[in-house]
Amino acid sequence: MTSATFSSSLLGPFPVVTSTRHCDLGKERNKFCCFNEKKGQRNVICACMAPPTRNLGRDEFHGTKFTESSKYGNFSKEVKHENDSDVLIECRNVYKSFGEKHILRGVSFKIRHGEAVGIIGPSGTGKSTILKIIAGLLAPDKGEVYIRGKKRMGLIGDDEISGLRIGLVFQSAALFDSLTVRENVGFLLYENSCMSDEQISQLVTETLAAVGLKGVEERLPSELSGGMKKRVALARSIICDISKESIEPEVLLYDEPTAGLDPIASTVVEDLIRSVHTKGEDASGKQGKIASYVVVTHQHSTILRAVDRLLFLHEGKVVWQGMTEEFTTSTNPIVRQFASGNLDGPIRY
Ligand SMILES: Nc1ncnc2c1ncn2[C@@H]1O[C@H](COP(=O)(O)OP(=O)(O)OP(=O)(O)O)[C@@H](O)[C@H]1O
Repeated sequence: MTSATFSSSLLGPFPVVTSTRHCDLGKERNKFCCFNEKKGQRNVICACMAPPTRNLGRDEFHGTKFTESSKYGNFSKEVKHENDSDVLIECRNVYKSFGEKHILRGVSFKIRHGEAVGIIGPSGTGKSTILKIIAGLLAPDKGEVYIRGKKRMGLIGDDEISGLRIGLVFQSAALFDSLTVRENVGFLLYENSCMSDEQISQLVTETLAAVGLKGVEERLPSELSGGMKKRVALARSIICDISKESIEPEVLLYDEPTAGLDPIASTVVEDLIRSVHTKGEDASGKQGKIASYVVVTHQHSTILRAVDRLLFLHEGKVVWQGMTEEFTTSTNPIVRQFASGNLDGPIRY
């Protein structure tokens, strides 16, 4: 492999994968990736994983019922479920400040097995921040993140790696500029698996085909369009070590996956997000592993096409949640203003 430079511009330096097998990405990677020296292994902290609990089938996903209550009468919705056995991720009263800027001020929500959740809200309200906290790249100042019922302590660490994989697909695609598409997509496997280079290469080709890309394996990221880069990033997030006996389920976090794309390219990505979730199997035919996903987006088409349930973040809190179809019909003044783009209303710029 050649040396790697990393192109994440917005959301931080880590592609969300975890690596334990050393491969020669060159000195440049040290500038961008975080290493853990442990048990003689060199781990690139690019992903987060969490403790195993038990397997949950999609049949166990319970329906969602909403009841409205708030100071405006319909501001936030309380979600009622029969039990929490299907909760994969829970943020409980999470706070986060950057200096004097108090961004998150008590964010609470649950992501259940089988859910396709969108996080929306005005710019700067902390949507990307909450994704990074879930991914374990940022620690909350206060409050807790539970992964399959177990509290995560601070940032993601080696002790937590098993049971649930959490992948973050960056807005910028965050590909290594100096690695080929094949090396980018297979990065985790080259570093971390027992698979041969030939096996990885074959799997990369199959995974790229699954996201609609053929014959681009030897290209560099600079030779791809924005939409292709996003698809390569998606392929990198869904590829996994098929030599393992069992593959842990994964929750994928997408940060503005369709930002900057034309309407048709957006539709392609939106449908891919859906398909890798619902397809039920990976490129090798093993059982599906994308248990749930969370999409931060500003795009109406993405809201309508790629997610089922929405969380509306405003002034540091979840101020509304509901099913996608409730979004456009909601009488909530914040939601109405946001959906219509009206300058008048409770959201101030
Ligand atoms: N590492 C950081 N250091 C300082 N401030 C930060 C950091 N990360 C985020 N912020 C600030 O926190 C606020 C929330 O940022 P975040 O990216 O989470 O917002 P967002 O809701 O995703 O915005 P947008 O919709 O515009 O992408 C912004 O004011 C941002 O400048």
